[in-house]
This record gives sequence, C-alpha cells and structure tokens, in this order.
Amino acid sequence: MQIGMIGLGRMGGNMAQRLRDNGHEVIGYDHSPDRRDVASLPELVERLAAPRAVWVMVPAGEPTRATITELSGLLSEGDIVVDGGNSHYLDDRHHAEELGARGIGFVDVGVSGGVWGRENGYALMAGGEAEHIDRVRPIFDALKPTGDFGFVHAGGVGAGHYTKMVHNGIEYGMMQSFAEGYELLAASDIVHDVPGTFRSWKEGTVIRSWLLDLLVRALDDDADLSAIKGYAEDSGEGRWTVQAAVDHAVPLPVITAALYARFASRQEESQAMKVVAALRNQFGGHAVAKEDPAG
Ligand SMILES: O=C(O)[C@H](O)[C@@H](O)[C@H](O)[C@H](O)COP(=O)(O)O
Repeated sequence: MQIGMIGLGRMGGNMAQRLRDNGHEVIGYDHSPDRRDVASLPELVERLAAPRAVWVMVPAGEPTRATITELSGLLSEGDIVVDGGNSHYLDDRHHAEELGARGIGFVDVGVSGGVWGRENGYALMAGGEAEHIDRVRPIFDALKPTGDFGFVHAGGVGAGHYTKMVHNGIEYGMMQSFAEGYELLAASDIVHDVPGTFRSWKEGTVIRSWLLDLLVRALDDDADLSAIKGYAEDSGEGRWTVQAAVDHAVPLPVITAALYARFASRQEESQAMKVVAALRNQFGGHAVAKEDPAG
C-alpha cells in the first residue's frame, strides 16, 4: 500500500526502507532536505491518494503535537494518522479527538527494535479502534518480525504507547540488573573472565536474552568498557512508567531504582551524599573527605 512517512531519522528512515523492501510505496518527509521525497507536509498530503495513511515518526512531545495539528488541517475525512513515536499515552487521547473531529482516524503504536529493526523487524504495540488498525494492517505486517509474534492490538487509543512505556520500564530494570551483576563480577578477584562468563550465559541459562547478547557484543568490543563513561541519559518513558505507578499506587521498586541510577550517573558530585557525610561528622565525629581547595 501507499503511506506517507514523516520523520526519516534513525527510526523512520529505517522503517521506510523496510517498507519499501516489502513492496510498499513510501513517500517521505523530513526537515533535512537530503533525506526527503517532498519538501513540505502540504506536498506530502497532495502526493498521497485518498483515503490517505500517514505515519508520524518524530520526537515525542511538541514536535509530534505540532505535526499532528498541522496534519489535522491538511488531511480529509477517511484518512488515517499513525503516531509511531515514543509519545506519552495521555497525548494520544487529545490527538484522537483533534483528528476525530474532522473524521480522520488515529492509531498510536509503540515501536521497539531500535537500529536492528530494519533487518529483524520491529515489535509493534497498537492502540485504537479495530477499524483503523485494520486499515494499516499491511504496513504493520511488513514492519513486524516474520512469525507469530511482534504485534499486539493492546486496546483503545493510548494502549499502544502505554504498553510501550511499560516495556521500556522493564527494559530499564533488566539493563540495570545486568549492569549490577557486571560490576559485582568485576569487583571480585575470584572471577578471572568476566566477558567469558557473560558469553557462557548466552545459552542454557535462565537469564539468556537479547539484552544479554548485546552486552556480550559490547564486551567483545571493549572487555572492560574502558572507553565508555558511566553516564546514562533517559528519553522519558522510564519516568512516565514511574509516574504511572504512583498514579495507580503500584509498587515498582526495581524500575524506579533503575531510573534513579541513571540520574545518579549524571552527577559529578552528589549533594545528598555531602549531607550524609556532614551529618556523620556532626553526630559521630566521623572523618569527611575534603574538596581540594585548588579545584
Ligand atoms: O524498545 C526499544 O527499541 C527502545 O526501548 C527504544 O524505544 C528506546 O526509546 C530508546 O532507545 C532508549 O530509551 P531511553 O533513552 O529511555 O533509555
């Protein structure tokens, strides 16, 4: 089928390519002139045959909101918009209403697979009305991995991004768990082959997984990760997972700790630990490590 793809970066560009490889016609728009087929959203809409399908793959938040608002003024009744970015699930309801008021359908889709998706397929988590999902089913079928898994119609509008948010919360917890195990193995002088230990775990163990495979790959490149700083950003979904857990009063100790570990990784100096050191000194006379006055 024919689809418009807005956003041809690392995710959108690879997805467009996978769709083309599977025989679909993709007309792409991106801010960057060297990636795009059309120079503007009006031109994209003009090039698509009605009823149109447009996949939005731009950063979550304002860029997605602005794109969908512009599309709502350009598209017509019977067209459909898919938001495949990492949007907050509460934005989806607003987008469905904004587009629905003009008879335009909306589907939210969480997309997992990163830079490997083009080759391996993307896991897709969709939210919206069945009728809208069915309209873009051939696109989902081409993007997902071959076989029985990798696609779910999780529920109504917002369910796709809610599901992806929880997926990413789990991702945080699993990554942190491998990270802590790595540090503890490396801290001992009993284990002589830390990369080899992880490699051996790839088969047969309870913890074999794609994340483990990727860790082994990273350790193959750099056995003690000496070229990488212990600093980790976050894009939002981990925070939203923790916020949703508070809203639902669901205890999420592992995922919350994993998120906080990333915050801690960005601090050169911990104000909180200065307070702990100062208080130990105050009540117990315990020594404090002093800042170097020369800096
Ligand atoms: O399933 C995936 O493919 C990943 O979860 C991906 O969607 C994620 O957005 C970022 O690659 C990392 O997210 P953080 O910056 O929050 O770690």
